[in-house]
Amino acid sequence: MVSEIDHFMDGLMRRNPHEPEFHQAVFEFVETVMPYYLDHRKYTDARILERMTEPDRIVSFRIVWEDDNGVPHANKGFRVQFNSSMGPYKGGLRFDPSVNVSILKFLGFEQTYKNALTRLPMGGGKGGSNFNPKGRSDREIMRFCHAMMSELFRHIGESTDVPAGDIGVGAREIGYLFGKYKQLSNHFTGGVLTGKGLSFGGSEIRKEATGYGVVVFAEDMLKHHGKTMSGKTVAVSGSGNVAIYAVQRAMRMGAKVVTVSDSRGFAHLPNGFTDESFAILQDIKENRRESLAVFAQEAKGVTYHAGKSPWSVPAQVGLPCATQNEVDETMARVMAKNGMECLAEGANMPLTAQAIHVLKDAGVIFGPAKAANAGGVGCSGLEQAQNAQRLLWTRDQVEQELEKIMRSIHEQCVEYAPVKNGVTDYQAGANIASFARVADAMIGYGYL
Ligand SMILES: NC(=O)C1=CN([C@@H]2O[C@H](COP(=O)(O)OP(=O)(O)OC[C@H]3O[C@@H](n4cnc5c(N)ncnc54)[C@H](O)[C@@H]3O)[C@@H](O)[C@H]2O)C=CC1
Ligand SMILES: O=C(O)CCC(=O)C(=O)O
Repeated sequence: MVSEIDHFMDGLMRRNPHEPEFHQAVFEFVETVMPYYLDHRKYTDARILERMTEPDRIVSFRIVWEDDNGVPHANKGFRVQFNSSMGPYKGGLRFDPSVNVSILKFLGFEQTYKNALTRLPMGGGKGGSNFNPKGRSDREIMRFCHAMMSELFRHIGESTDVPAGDIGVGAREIGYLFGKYKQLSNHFTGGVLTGKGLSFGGSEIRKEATGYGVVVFAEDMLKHHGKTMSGKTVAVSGSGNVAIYAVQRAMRMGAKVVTVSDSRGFAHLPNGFTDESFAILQDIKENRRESLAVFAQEAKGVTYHAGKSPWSVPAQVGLPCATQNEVDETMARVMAKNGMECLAEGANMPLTAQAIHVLKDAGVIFGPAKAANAGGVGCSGLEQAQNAQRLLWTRDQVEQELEKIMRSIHEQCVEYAPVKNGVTDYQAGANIASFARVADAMIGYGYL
C-alpha cells in the first residue's frame, strides 16, 4: 500500500512542482483513500485518482487598483475551477499576501470533496488575490473589489462558478463584488455570489454557519463516543468569521472557551468567555477591525501573549479556526499530553500530516476540515436555493436545514470510517465517502 501511495505521489509532485500545500492536501486524501481505490476496479480502470487531482482550469489575471493617494497598484488574481462533476464550481475567495497557485489548488481540491459531503449540487473551486487588505481604508477595499470583478465576471455565473468569502473576504467585500457584477452584467443574479447582505439576497445564518457547524460536528463526534461538549474546556485559534461563531456556539452548549488568537498572538481567558467579553470581541473584530491586543485591554480577565500560539493552554476540545498548517507535530504532542479528547478543524488544513498522525495515535477524536467546516458552504448552498426560489427563509428554517446537513455528513463519515481502539476514523470516513461520490459522477460522464 505504501508503495502505491508513494508511486502516486511521485507522479503528482513531478507534474505539479513547487506546490507544497497542494501536495499535502492530496497526500492526506490519497493516504486514506488508496485501499478503497485499489479494491474497486471501476475506479482503477478509469484512472480516476489521476483525473481528479488535475483541476478543470485555472484562470490568472492582473488587478490594477488605485490607493487613497492616487497611486496605482497591480495584484495577482486567480480562480481555480477544480471540479464541476457535482455542480457549478463553488468556493471562497481569499485576499491575503500569501495567496498563490499552490494554496488555491489545495483549497479547490479540498472544496470539491467537502461540497460533495453536503449532498448539494456544488462542484469545487477557490480563488483570490495576493492583495493585503490589512491597513487599507474602506474606499481602497471597494476599489480593489470593483477592479477584481472587472475581470472575474467573465468566468463566473450562477450555473458556472459561484464564489463566496474566505480569509480577508467577508460580507463587506462580497457586497462590493456583487455590486460590480450587477453593474457589468445588467442582471440581478443573486445566485452568482454567496455571503451577500440580507437586504440583497443573502441568507440568514450564513455569517454564523461555518463556526456553528464546526461545533455541531464536534458535539456529534463526542456524542458518538459517549461524551458531550457541555462542561468541556475549549481552545479556539483565530478570531475571524469562523472562530467568532465557533466561540459563540460552544458557549451556548455549556463549554468554557479559554482562547482566541490572531496572526500576532493569542488571548487567554482562564475563566472562559462571558457574554460581555464575547460582545467586546465581536465589536473589535467585526466593526472596529482592531487587534486582539486591544481586546485584552478592554475585556476583563484576559491576558495577551504576543508571538505565541494558543495550543499550550490545556483543553479537552481544540478548534483550530485560523489558517493552514497552524498546528505542527510538536504542538499536537503538547495537546495530546494536556488531555485533548477531540479536535475539529474549523480552518482548512490547519494540521500538518504529522500532527494528524500524532493526535490519532493518541486516541484523540479527529474531525477533518472537509467534514467539520462544511457548514459554511452548506449554508451557501441554501442561499443559492433561496435565490433560485426568490424567497428568504426564516432563521429557524435555515438553521434546521443546516443542522440536517451537518448530521448527514456525520452519518456518511461513520458509514465509511474504520474504527481503531474504539475511536472512529473520521478522516478516512470523510475522504472515502466523498471520493466515491465524486468518482461515480466522473465515471458517469465518460472519459472527460
Ligand atoms: N469563512 C468561511 O465561511 C469559511 C472559512 N474556512 C476557513 O477558515 C479559516 C478562517 O477563515 P475566516 O474566519 O473566514 O477568515 P477571517 O479573515 O475572518 O479570519 C482569519 C483569522 O485567522 C487569523 N490568521 C490569519 N493568518 C494567520 C496566521 N498566519 N497565523 C495565525 N492566525 C492567522 C486572522 O488573524 C483571523 O483571526 C480559513 O482556513 C478558511 O479557509 C473554512 C470554511 C468556510
Ligand atoms: O461558502 C462558500 O461557497 C465557500 C466556503 C469556503 O470557502 C470553504 O468552505 O472553505
